[in-house]
Amino acid sequence: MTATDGRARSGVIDTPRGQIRTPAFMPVGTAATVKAMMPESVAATGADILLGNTYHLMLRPTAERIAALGGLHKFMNWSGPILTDSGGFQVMSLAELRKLTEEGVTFRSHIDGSRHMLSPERSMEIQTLLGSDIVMCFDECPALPADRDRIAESMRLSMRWAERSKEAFGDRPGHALFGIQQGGLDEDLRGESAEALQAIGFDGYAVGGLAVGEGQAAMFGCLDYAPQMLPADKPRYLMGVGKPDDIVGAVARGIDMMDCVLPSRSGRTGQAWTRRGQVNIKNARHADDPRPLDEHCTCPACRNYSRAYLHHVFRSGEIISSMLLTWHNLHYYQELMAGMRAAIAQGRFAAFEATFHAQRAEGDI
Ligand SMILES: Nc1ccc2nc(N)nc(O)c2c1
Ligand SMILES: [Zn+2]
Repeated sequence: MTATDGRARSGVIDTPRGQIRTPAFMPVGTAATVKAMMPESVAATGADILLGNTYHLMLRPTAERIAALGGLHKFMNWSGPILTDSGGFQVMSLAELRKLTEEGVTFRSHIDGSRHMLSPERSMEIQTLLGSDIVMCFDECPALPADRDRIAESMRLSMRWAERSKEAFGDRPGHALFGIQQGGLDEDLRGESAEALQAIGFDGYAVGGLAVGEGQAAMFGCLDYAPQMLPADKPRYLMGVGKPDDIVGAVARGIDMMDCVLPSRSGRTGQAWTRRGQVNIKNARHADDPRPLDEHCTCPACRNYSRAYLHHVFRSGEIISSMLLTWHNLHYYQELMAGMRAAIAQGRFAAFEATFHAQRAEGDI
């Protein structure tokens, strides 16, 4: 940890494959690619680490095939750190015919209907085969809204699975295992989960079970207490977040790492995120606009192309449209993280946050 400012923290996570500057945003590389981006372009946006998914890679091309080819870093030509999610969350949101027991989850692939199983032990095996630098415990993330008993039962199952994940992970120097706090929006259950995870002991701690439809106010309400229940001297990772204002609010509440498909996914649908707000480039009013998306942005899309051009290539369904908007969005997200890291280091995070909100116009700009 290099600096704190209020509850916000800045720091560096050292890994054998490079440093991660925090607060950090991780682009999502679900199927061994950050969609529409070359790895060198992802690096050029300033990303230090990216995220991969156990669920997708175990189905296709399989973890065994990636291991036989030298591991995920070599396979996807990304030499920096990779964090992999453990699969439980994706099974619940993507797979069919799921059956959940104490042992784990059996399910059918959403790709070809083939039968598969995930358990703490199998998830650890897959993430080890992939060569992941930061491994996530195998957990269950209950869909909200859910009653307290269901959330308590699910959290306690996840804590038993955290124990089994740690056991199966073993002692692997240079590799980290992160525990995942559950407990929905219930402060007591979140506290019970935090205590259970600390008793087991992890290299980092994630706040799971959020960004599942609860809305920003409820999420921030939980973040007003949940991160502080986790060890202050370890990385705190908020999973699946989020929009730029979610990210700023989460960093203000003590979060160090985040990941979200939003910048890449919305880039492919023509949705640009800028310091002044959102631009839907498909909107007809951009058809003759010679200005860049954001005149202050230094990304290739803003340096070399007009809104009129971006509008045209989106309207014509040209592949370059996804490339340019994804690059811009990931670049903007990294600029936001770099701005927060500098503001925290200089003790001016509150001013940064105020300026961030003052600059943003509502609606389409
Ligand atoms: N919103 C999210 C996103 C990803 C998650 N992954 C895991 N393993 N657990 C959760 O609770 C998640 C929540
Ligand atoms: Zn740009």
